[in-house]
Amino acid sequence: MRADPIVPFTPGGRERAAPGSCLPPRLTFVQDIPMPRFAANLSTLFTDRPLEERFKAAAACGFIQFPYALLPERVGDLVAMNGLELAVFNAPPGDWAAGERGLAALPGREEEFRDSIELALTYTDLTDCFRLHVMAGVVEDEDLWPEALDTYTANLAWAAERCAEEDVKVVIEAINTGDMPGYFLQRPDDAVQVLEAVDHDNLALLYDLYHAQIIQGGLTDFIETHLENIAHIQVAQVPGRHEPDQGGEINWPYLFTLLDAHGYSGWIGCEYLPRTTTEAGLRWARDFGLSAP
Ligand SMILES: O=C(O)C(=O)[C@H](O)CO
Ligand SMILES: [Mg+2]
Repeated sequence: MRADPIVPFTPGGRERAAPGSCLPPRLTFVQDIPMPRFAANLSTLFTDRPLEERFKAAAACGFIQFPYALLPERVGDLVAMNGLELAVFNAPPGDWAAGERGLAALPGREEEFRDSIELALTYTDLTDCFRLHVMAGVVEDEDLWPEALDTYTANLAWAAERCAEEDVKVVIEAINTGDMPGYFLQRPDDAVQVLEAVDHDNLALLYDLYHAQIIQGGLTDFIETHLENIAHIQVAQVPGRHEPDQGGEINWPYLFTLLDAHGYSGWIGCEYLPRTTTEAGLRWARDFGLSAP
């Protein structure tokens, strides 16, 4: 990763936590495992700039939700020009303005779902991105859930297979229904069941600690039980979905050290809503030895 001075999340040079400083007693500290790698979500951070300019602002932090406002070639150029690595983005979610939040669990939309994956793959190809979040969709009527579940698992099986051909891992994320009413995949434990039902090694979890804390809790147990199936992590403090700092109920030093101690080597996506400006809010990063401005 490059060490651009304006880059807030450069992991180089950070101090290791003292052995045992905030580790749970049952863990052994291992010196050689990498510290978490942080990635910036360009849909929630640097939003005072147009999308194209956020790439530069976040250089070397790569993470973006929906790049579809730009052509795939342009996204590829912006990623390359700014020396970024794109950690993950979402497949097209359907008609977002009309309230849609993904297509995968929507019966009757299978053809559109497959087209959306093909479109997403043109972006992953031109940006060298290897993870794609496939959103389930909103299914308000509980009577429709059995059919939605069948559709969801069949669509995910197809997507996992198709994306495997392009070396792109499909991830699914449980999202709390306070933030996204009616969202079909609500609890991390449900996501694990879906993973087991689909049973494809190209399907993994995106574990969003903000949603998980709100809807299920038990962050430590979940991480310790399911880390091998977690391909991406996202963070924001509860309540408020703000910076992962000390202003809320999640203990970040503990969790980051826990992930580190278990050898998590994936990205941690900073998907939060800055309390003021992105730059001012990056003070939290200094607490983790990162070069925040
Ligand atoms: O809402 C979230 O937490 C997400 O990560 C989705 O990808 C986009 O809304
Ligand atoms: Mg998320």
